[in-house]
Order: sequence, then C-alpha cells, then structure tokens
Amino acid sequence: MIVTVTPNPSVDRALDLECLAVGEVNRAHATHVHAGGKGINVSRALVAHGRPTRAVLPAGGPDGELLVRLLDDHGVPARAVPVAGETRSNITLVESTGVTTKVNAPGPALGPDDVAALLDAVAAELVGGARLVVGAGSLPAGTGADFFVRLAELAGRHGVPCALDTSGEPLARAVAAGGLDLVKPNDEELGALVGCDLVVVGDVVDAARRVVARGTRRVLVSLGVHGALLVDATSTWWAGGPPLVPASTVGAGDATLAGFLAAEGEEPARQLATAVAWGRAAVLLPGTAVPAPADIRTDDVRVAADPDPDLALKEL
Ligand SMILES: Nc1ncnc2c1ncn2[C@@H]1O[C@H](COP(=O)(O)OP(=O)(O)OP(=O)(O)O)[C@@H](O)[C@H]1O
Ligand SMILES: O=P(O)(O)OC[C@@]1(O)O[C@H](CO)[C@@H](O)[C@@H]1O
Repeated sequence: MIVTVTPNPSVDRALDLECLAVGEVNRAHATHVHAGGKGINVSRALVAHGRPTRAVLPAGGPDGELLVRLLDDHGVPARAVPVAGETRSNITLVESTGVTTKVNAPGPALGPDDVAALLDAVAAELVGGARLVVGAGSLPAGTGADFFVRLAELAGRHGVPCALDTSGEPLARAVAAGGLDLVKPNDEELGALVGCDLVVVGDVVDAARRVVARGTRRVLVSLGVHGALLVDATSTWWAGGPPLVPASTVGAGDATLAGFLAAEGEEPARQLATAVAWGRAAVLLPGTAVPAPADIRTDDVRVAADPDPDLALKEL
C-alpha cells in the first residue's frame, strides 16, 4: 500500500476556453472539478489502476467537505484531518491550443496542532503496513519548511521508504537531510535546487547526481514535452515520445510518479517507460483527470539507456 501525504490539497477547477484574453471577460465552454493536490493525484491514479493506496490530507471549510466527497466519488480511501482553515480552490484556464494558465491559492495556514495531527494520521497509516510514503506538493503557512524532513524521519522510524515531489525550500531541506528513496522534480525545480540552468542532458544528470550524493537513491526528472530522465548513482535512462497537444497538463507529473511507483520492481528502463506512458496519458485528459488502464499507450514511448550527455533537452 502506498500512503500519500498532501499538506496543501485543493479543489481543482478547470475552465476550457478558446483563447484567453487577459483583462477581458472570457467565456468558457466547459468546466471540470476534481480533487487536487499532488499526493491526492498520485493516489487517484493508483486507484484508477486498482493499486492499494491511502491519501492523508488536511481538510476544512466548504471546499474541504467537497474535497472529501470528491475523493469518495473517485473511490480513494482517505484520512482527512479536520482543520480550522478553509481548503483552497486552484484555478486552471486551458486554451484550445493546450496552453495552460494556472492560479494556485495559498491554502489555509496550519497551526502546530494541525501539523501534529497530520503527522499522527500518517503514523497511524504506517502502522498498517505501507510499502512507501509519498509527500507531495507545496507546504501551507505554519507547517514549517522542514515538514517533509519530519515526514521522511517518521517514515524511516517505521522502516518505510519515502518519495517526495515538492519544490523550493521544502525540497532543498529534504534533499539536504537525505534518506529519501526518490525525488521527482521537473527540470525547472531541479535547476532551482542546484542553482544552475539545465540545458543539456548532462546538466540534468550532474544536478541529479548532486542530489544522490546527499543521500537520495533515485531522481526522476520530468521534462514536460521532452519526456523524463531517471538517474541513480551509476546509471541514467531517458524515455519520451512524440509531442502531444494537451487537453490539460495539470497533474501529468503526478501521473508520471504514480506510474513509476506502480511499476516498482520492474527493471528501471521499463519502470521509466511506464511512468512516461502514464504522464502522456494524463495530458490528453481534461482538468486534473487521471488516466485509467484504457488510456495508457506504451507503443509510442521510446527508452534509451545512457543518453548522450551533450544532447540539448529540447532535442529529446
Ligand atoms: N505536451 C506534451 N507532450 C507529450 N508529453 C507530455 C507533454 N507535457 C507533459 N508530458 C508528459 O508528462 C510528463 C510530466 O510533465 P511535466 O514535466 O510537465 O510535469 P510537472 O511539471 O511535474 O507537472 P505537474 O506539476 O502539473 O504535475 C512528462 O514527463 C511527459 O512524459
Ligand atoms: O500548489 P502546489 O501544491 O505546488 O500544487 C498544487 C497543484 O497545482 O498540483 C497538482 C498538479 O500537480 C494540482 O492538482 C494542484 O492544483
């Protein structure tokens, strides 16, 4: 069972429109409402593939109630920790070209008791025999930038590996503390972490190896339209496929991570190919919809071991 932890979940509201005119009244032709937040999306994608998972999250206010209802509709087993603040809504505007504009709300501040209750809820799930904990997304005010360090330590005390998909200071703190099984930044987030522009494959590999050197076993770097790289202490793999015109890119990285975790145990090239196939399937779905088995195509995913370090990412 995979336990996901989403400290700042959201109700994701996506509006599809022809072409966004900034500063004008725009009319959407479709709306989509999904339970959102990165860990929740990982759990939703796993559930869609019949994989055991539980989502741990704080929830408060009317959107918190809606979020819990949506998770129930999606069939996602969840442990929602009641908090006083109001769960946020995040807004996505998708143009017919696939260009996506996203506005994420800050989310409710959590008090020290909320944070303690959230970690207690995770601990209760770990006792039940989890095989992995995934901490994902941004941290709301009040959690402290070391929240994911505490999560990884908690997982470690229970002998459970920990994977992270976060960015900025929370990612930097967790990587510095080490002891992680996996991190899944995109190339921009990895570049910000190491303070370098990542232009060629070798830049990504060097940056990922700096993360590995601090005590993380594997780095899965998503590259948007250019696929993904998997880097461990000794080897590198790339997987990708032809560019797609997205229905919505929101949650594609989460589907990628979910696919990677679902394929755990397979050899790394196949595991990466599965991850990329799930991510590609997600971009063809509206809003924050997650792919089901019928959406996944592996025939157009190519995999390469030890890709040329001098190759520009934009040429992958
Ligand atoms: N336009 C596209 N065409 C083909 N594949 C795409 C496209 N955009 C994304 N993907 C696939 O989705 C995966 C994840 O995308 P991306 O790197 O943008 O994730 P992310 O930045 O973590 O996204 P999010 O935070 O919204 O989940 C990529 O590795 C790639 O396989
Ligand atoms: O504000 P954060 O926590 O960084 O990201 C939240 C979010 O953008 O991530 C998911 C897509 O990955 C969405 O479901 C959600 O709205």
